Amino acid sequence: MSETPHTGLLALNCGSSSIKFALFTSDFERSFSGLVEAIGHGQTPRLKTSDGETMEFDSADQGHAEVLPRLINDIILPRAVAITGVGHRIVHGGERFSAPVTVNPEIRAGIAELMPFAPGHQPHNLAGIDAATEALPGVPQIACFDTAFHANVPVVRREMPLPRSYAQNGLIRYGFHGLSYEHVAASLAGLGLSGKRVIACHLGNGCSICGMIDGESIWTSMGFTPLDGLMMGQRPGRLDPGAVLWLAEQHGGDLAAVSKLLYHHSGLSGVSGLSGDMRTLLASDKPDAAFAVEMFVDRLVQEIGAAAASLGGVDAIVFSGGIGENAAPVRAMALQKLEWLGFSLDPRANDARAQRLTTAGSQRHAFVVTADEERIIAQATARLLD
Ligand SMILES: Nc1ncnc2c1ncn2[C@@H]1O[C@H](COP(=O)(O)OP(=O)(O)O)[C@@H](O)[C@H]1O
Ligand SMILES: CC(=O)OP(=O)(O)O
Ligand SMILES: [Mg+2]
Repeated sequence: MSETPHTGLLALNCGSSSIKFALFTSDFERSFSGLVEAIGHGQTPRLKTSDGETMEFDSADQGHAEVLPRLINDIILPRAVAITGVGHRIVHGGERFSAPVTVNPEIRAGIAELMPFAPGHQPHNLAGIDAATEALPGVPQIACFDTAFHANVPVVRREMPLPRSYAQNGLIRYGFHGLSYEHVAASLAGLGLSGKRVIACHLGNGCSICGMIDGESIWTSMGFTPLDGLMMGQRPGRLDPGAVLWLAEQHGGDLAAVSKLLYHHSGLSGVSGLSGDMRTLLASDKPDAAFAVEMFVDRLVQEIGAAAASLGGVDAIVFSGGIGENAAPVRAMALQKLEWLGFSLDPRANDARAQRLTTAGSQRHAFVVTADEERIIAQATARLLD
């Protein structure tokens, strides 16, 4: 454990299978941070902190709601004094929330109402609010929404080809991973990409793509729920809606069973029959593991094509998230398939995880930006506390 207690803001990022957390000083220095990964999906959650502590939680059945109080009380609070605000990633903001807000019981209820539209995330986000409220009574809790970044996507892309009355009732494409994309957008000037057409690929356990012009979202691969778009760790991504209807019939109308299949047993995990974890698949010599990775890359390249068409061309690609930052073979396979779009892979830069992955002579460039949803959450929290 580090010697000095840390003051300031706490950011909690509860994802589908992980909890990322960070304490920030008032000038947004990350003073202590960490990650609990492998939550749910029958695994034993593991903690890693920035000061080198590692820990396994007790048993395989520990979900976010069980992990969070222990994480806050035993790991974070002993390192912290005077936390002035806690910021939370909330995956679904629906039509109501398009900017960060301070949580009160009525706002909490509004967030809870959106549970059916992100059942693999929203309960974990609420568990974060509840655990932090309990551990830090009286400290403001700020909700920051993944959907907010996409609020200005053109309406012709926000709506779906259904009778428009459905859109009026909220059945639109919201898009997610917005806090990560906001951080990518803030990094573009440093990469010389101000004003450019950028395809940002957030490849974590959940995966999506955002097409941006000058840092504004104008297209995204996720839709009404975080099931759409790319193939993910446990989710299939884009599917023929007829397949979903057929599955519902096959399960005798048991929609909970179909939901479980689509949110927890599909994607890399379902296809490989081995794991939803890209590290495990890349290390495996099983043919089904290689097949799942091949399908992941194929889907990625298809959606990049859709993003490029929506942007009217592309100037750069940015990779982020656990896979985007670390899975060099996945980036290499994708960029090789995108040579026709003007991306010329530099294999050494890619293997070394350099910031730029393409050769000096490449017509267009690809970059890695480390995801930092926590920083965006801390900055929004500070703004609301002011
Ligand atoms: N060194 C690595 N090589 C390949 N994949 C990795 C590596 N490190 C992390 N990943 C993958 O990143 C994914 C998790 O991404 P992350 O962004 O941490 O998830 P979350 O969406 O839960 O925040 C997993 O598939 C994991 O296997
Ligand atoms: C929206 C989403 O898929 O989030 P995560 O990457 O945390 O699963
Ligand atoms: Mg993520």
